[in-house]
Amino acid sequence: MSHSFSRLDTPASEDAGSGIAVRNAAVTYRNGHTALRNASFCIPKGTIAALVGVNGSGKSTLFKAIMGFVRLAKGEIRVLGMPIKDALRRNFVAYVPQAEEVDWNFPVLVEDVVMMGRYGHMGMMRIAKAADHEAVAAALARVNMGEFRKRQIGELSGGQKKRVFLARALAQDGRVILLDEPFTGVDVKTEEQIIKLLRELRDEGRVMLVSTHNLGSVPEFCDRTILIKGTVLAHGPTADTFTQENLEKAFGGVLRHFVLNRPPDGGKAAVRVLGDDERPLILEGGKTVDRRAEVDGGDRE
Ligand SMILES: Nc1ncnc2c1ncn2[C@@H]1O[C@H](COP(=O)(O)OP(=O)(O)OP(=O)(O)O)[C@@H](O)[C@H]1O
Repeated sequence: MSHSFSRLDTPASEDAGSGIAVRNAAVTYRNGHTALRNASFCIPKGTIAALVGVNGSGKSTLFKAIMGFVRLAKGEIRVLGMPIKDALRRNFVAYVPQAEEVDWNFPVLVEDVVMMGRYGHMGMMRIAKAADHEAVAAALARVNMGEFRKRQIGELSGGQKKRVFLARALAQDGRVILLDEPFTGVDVKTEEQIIKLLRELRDEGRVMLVSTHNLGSVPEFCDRTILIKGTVLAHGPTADTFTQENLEKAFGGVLRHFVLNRPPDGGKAAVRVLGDDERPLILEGGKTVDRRAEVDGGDRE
């Protein structure tokens, strides 16, 4: 089948191994506000990368720039070794939106939402062929939403809606998938299903860029991390980037900050928990150790 999720072909180019490459990018909105300046990072293919930063740090702006919705004032973004315009034209970039961006009152069936992912593969008249219907069914099955295909999207739970939009990205056969807050309002079981799916997609050679406030889950499933605050503060393998020092730079006083096991002599604590939401992250000696923390009994700094 043409839409199969087998290993991906590689566009011929000198930097074809690159998934997303951003060089000195700047975005200035029409009101004159520069939301992103001098931003540079690159992620290879077959990667799950976290995009982490406080509210207003420029995560959505970066997504919009990769989607071609906002123009770069400076710099360059390349996707799969090609200019973004070419990657978008070839339907290589898929987007899974935040729930708030979608008008859920719009009467549309689950299967129609997923079929939208096929539009770029259809002709002008948007007439779905057998292969398009097969791609929609396969994508829905992959996120365990097949039985909901005739339901109105507005009737689904938050986690189910997320899975439908993931299915749309799968039906599109996006090689670069941007996920805006995929775990907000999602229960732990669905979060685990989504993470499992993202890992499979990574193993197929796709690139996922995931904006998230769930710091606790980042070391668990993201190979790379990009910390942003108006610019890229740090980027690279999560083990090197997701350090206490970098997180404090990115979040300042915004994080809840716990110190556990404070030594009796009042010296530096061995374990700290940082989080800007309900999920804990534990760092030991400035490095991540495990996400599941026993925060009970910890002193609040
Ligand atoms: N259309 C716009 N016009 C002008 N300024 C904007 C526009 N959209 C966003 N901004 C500003 O750009 C900055 C970055 O916003 P952006 O939406 O990229 O942040 P974010 O990191 O996605 O935040 P959040 O975590 O809240 O989603 C903010 O200061 C915001 O106010």
